[in-house]
Amino acid sequence: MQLKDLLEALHEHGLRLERGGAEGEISSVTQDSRRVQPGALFVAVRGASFDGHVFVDEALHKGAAAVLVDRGTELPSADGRVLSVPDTGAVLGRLGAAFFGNPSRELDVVGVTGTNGKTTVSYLVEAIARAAGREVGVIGTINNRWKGREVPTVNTTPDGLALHGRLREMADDGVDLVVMEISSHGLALGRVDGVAVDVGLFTNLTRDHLDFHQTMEAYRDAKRALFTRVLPGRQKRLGLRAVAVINLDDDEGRALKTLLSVHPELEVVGYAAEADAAELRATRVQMSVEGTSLTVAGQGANLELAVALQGAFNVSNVLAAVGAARALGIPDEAIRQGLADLPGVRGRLERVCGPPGSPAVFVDYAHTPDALERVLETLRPVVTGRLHVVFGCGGDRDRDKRAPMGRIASQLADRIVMTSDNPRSEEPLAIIEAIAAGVVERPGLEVDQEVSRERAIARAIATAGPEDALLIAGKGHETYQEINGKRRDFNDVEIAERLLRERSKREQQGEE
Ligand SMILES: CC(=O)N[C@H]1[C@@H](OP(=O)(O)OP(=O)(O)OC[C@H]2O[C@@H](n3ccc(=O)[nH]c3=O)[C@H](O)[C@@H]2O)O[C@H](CO)[C@@H](O)[C@@H]1O[C@H](C)C(=O)N[C@@H](C)C(=O)N[C@H](CCC(=O)O)C(=O)O
Ligand SMILES: Nc1ncnc2c1ncn2[C@@H]1O[C@H](COP(=O)(O)OP(=O)(O)OP(=O)(O)O)[C@@H](O)[C@H]1O
Ligand SMILES: N[C@H](CCC[C@H](N)C(=O)O)C(=O)O
Ligand SMILES: [Mg+2]
Repeated sequence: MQLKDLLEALHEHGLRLERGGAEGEISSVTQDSRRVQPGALFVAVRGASFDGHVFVDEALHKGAAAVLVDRGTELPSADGRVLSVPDTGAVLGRLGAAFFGNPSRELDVVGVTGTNGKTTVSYLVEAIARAAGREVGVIGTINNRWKGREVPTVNTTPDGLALHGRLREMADDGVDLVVMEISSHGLALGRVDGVAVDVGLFTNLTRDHLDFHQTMEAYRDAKRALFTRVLPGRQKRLGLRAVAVINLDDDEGRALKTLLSVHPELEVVGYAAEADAAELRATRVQMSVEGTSLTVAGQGANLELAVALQGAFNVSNVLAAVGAARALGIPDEAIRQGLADLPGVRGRLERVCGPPGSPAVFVDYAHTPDALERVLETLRPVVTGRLHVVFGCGGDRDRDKRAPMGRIASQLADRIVMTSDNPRSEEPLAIIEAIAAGVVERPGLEVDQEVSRERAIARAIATAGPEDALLIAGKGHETYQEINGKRRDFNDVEIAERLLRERSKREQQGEE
């Protein structure tokens, strides 16, 4: 891209030339000095561990065509062109959109936000879109995937440069629809600025991430920004109307619907598994160990569906996906087929295979009080024996969710083993103590703790009977555990599988 075009595109966002001429080309753009190639624009961003401004000299020495800094910072001593904006971190989304030629405008984009259910809904919409013959890309917690490729990711919602770069790759590879999870961090930090969203979807709002947002109001406002900030900026190739698909069983969903009624250009589709007045409602819900069947009523249709997911919360997720699919103009038959094709979602109530006589073991990503409550409530009625739960809470994250999670587990399970999630830089035992502070003792409840997650799972599996169920919560699909800043391989599903085999072997030897 020509530098002068970039300067023009971002003029209204405060981009100015501080030193050097406006002629010449920018061949790539990065915020990581380690990735600077000759001709690149290096953007210095202040982060949690580093201030990117200390790397501007290094970037110029490596041949960067220009560096972009916060206005007012000292100019680098190395020769080279310098650009400035008031806040580099806040402009990444706009910069990415301009540099990569606004790829979201070439794509239909479904953006999913909410505390829980984003990943699940994105899988549901992906499966439906596939069945409809759409070329679909997904950007989310588990990975980025499109056209048979799977790329691992660090963040659920990548930073503005990475995000627009990925959208550009997808568009160039022939993707026509992208489903993306939009985290509250992504919204608050402007990572999705410049993304034109056609269908914005809101699942629910309960407590999480207050380490970052501080208050529930700030967290809520970040989520609201998906609808008030992203949608009005759309400009699409297919002329899709913008639609907000909103969960009306949720207090914030109802508030959002009222707020959005002042935007006549936005069509609001409410869905509800419980509330009556919604455009899409679930009726005739039947749950079994294989999954859930339901009829979705509304918008002039009665759609009979079956999906291999359990739990009332997944009825809500299915409604959300149906709302998005219909907004995209996907026929009902493809909706039915897509949901029927989905085998399940990795690490979301994923049943762990065990030899005959094993307790039923499930791995789930519940890492908020609301999710833990819903998952335990889902398992409770299907367990004939006792319900065990092994879980912890992440370190360096919202501390005030720990005690509520302890309380919920103690109220809904028969045996709890508190353990480590990803302690990160925190003392594992201190996190467990914070969870234990919420535990409410009652007759019949067994409370145990074990810092080592593997030993905690082993203990639960060794003591669970064949009629019992065990929920291993919090890490879902994750393939690592981060302790003391170091990541080592760790996979709840693989560990539980091995421990179930060992348990069965021990029992067979005992019988001989
Ligand atoms: C708190 C936070 O959001 N941190 C994000 C931030 O990292 P950071 O602030 O630690 O960055 P840093 O390491 O201090 O570096 C600052 C700058 O110096 C640069 N640098 C650094 C070293 C060097 O040698 N050269 C150099 O240029 C870096 O590239 C960066 O631009 O910028 C990184 C690059 O964009 C992100 O990957 C990182 O997310 C971290 C991994 C993270 O854990 N974020 C969580 C809180 C998060 O965002 N989660 C949400 C929600 C998840 C959900 O609920 O689903 C998400 O969307 O992922
Ligand atoms: N609609 C829902 N309401 C409440 N809890 C849910 C819902 N859907 C899923 N869950 C629970 O939340 C957990 C996380 O679900 P999922 O990964 O779909 O959400 P997410 O919003 O993508 O989470 P994250 O922000 O951590 O990526 C699931 O494992 C399940 O326990
Ligand atoms: N997106 C969430 C994931 C939490 C998963 C849990 N295993 C943890 O590490 O706390 C977060 O970054 O807060
Ligand atoms: Mg997710």
